[in-house]
Amino acid sequence: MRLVICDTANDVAEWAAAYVKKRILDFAPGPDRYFTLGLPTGSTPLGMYRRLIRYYKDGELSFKYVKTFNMDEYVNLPRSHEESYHYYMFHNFFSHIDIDPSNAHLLDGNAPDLDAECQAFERSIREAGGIRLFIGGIGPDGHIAFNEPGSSLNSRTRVKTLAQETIDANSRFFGNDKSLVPTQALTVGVATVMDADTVMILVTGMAKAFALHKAIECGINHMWTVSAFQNHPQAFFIVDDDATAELKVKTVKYFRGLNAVHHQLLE
Ligand SMILES: N[C@@H]1[C@@H](O)[C@H](O)[C@@H](COP(=O)(O)O)O[C@@H]1O
Repeated sequence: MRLVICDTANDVAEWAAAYVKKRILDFAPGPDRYFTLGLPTGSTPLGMYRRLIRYYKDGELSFKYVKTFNMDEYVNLPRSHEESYHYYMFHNFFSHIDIDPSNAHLLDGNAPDLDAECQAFERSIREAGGIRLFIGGIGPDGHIAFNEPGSSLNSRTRVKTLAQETIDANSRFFGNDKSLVPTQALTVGVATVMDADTVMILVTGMAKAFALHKAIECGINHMWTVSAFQNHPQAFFIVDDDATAELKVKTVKYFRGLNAVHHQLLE
């Protein structure tokens, strides 16, 4: 595992976007060779999306031959709802870049058969040749996508009922009215993300500090599903200084000392 410690949330966004750009450019995608990217929503990745849009607008990066797969979506929230992850992705990213919308895969939380929808999503990831780079965020309870505490670490895409902590955390997007937050979501499983060649998890702010400690300094545990990535051969956590508040000084010193090595990954 790599832990890249940046000073600020803005530096996390810059680092993550530079890494995505490098991976896509190094891959040299084309009509017979699509780069596959797993994507998150939430407030954490917004800066990264803004930077990627800037790369596109400056002619430094194209998404023409990129296929994306989003991690999750609420159940029973219309696509046009401003808090649906469909809306988020088109509003904050896809509408501003040259991706073909048919290559932007999102789970449909309004599908008549939700189980079939989840199976079809797994199938389309397989048909695309798997995911090269899966980017994720975490909840304060250490969930990845919507894999709430207690989710199987071997889980695949499925319907999940949200934990109260997630409903509380996400109510800020629904006018602080918890009753308006959907209670279920479709989510990729922990194993779906584990299958990706590289996993990059963005963690910013003090509210995620305890989850980061559980993720990297304690054992693998299904109550903190992001800890599963200790077993991934190429997992990165890109974090800001605030997110390290619950880590041991020794851990922080060691990984800060590796920053120059990590920087080479962007060159
Ligand atoms: N399902 C999403 C997660 O995929 C995301 O990582 C998390 C954190 O969001 P934020 O970045 O806004 O803290 O929110 C939701 O629960």
